[in-house]
Amino acid sequence: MRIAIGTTNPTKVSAVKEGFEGLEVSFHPCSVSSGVSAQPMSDQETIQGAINRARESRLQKNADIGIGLEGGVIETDYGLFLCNWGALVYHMEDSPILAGGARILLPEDFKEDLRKGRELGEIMDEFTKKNNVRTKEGAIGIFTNGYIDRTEMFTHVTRLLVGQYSYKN
Ligand SMILES: O=P(O)(O)OP(=O)(O)OP(=O)(O)OC[C@H]1O[C@@H](n2cnc3c(O)ncnc32)[C@H](O)[C@@H]1O
Ligand SMILES: [Mg+2]
Repeated sequence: MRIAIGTTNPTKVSAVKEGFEGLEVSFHPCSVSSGVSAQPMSDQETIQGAINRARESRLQKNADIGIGLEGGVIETDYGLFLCNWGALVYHMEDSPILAGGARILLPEDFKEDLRKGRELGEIMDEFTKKNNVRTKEGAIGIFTNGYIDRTEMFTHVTRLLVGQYSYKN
């Protein structure tokens, strides 16, 4: 089976490869548009981004399955949460399979920067004085002190997608 991945971010690509471990598949990462803002600010928008990535990558790569992974943030009464969503699309099935990832609180003062239109990736680099946190441990890796990094979190999301696909087929 051909698996298209709607990103070239190495963290997400590794996560998808790990998520499909043990299955006979080939992987085809490609850069696609998420079709939503660069920094999604709700579950709704983040889910839509994941679905768009999955659909577009499947078409672009003429694959059996398309996987889309998207990161966002949501404002709640308890603070600003990091949110993560995944979508799996396949032929003969209109509605995508969805799965959510882990959520943790982000520093409150990130809100103002995000409202100004800055992306979390950029804010994280400034906050940590590192380069490309988003393609490495991610915000989740930084704020859990490496206990759970972005690859592990998205691997879990991918396993949830693959497991649901397996249940249905
Ligand atoms: O190349 P793509 O696939 O777009 O990968 P990305 O890192 O930009 O990831 P998303 O578009 O899914 O994430 C939306 C925004 O949130 C940022 N983001 C999300 N989760 C993050 C994390 O764990 N660490 C750092 N930045 C994160 C990311 O950099 C973007 O600015
Ligand atoms: Mg992005």
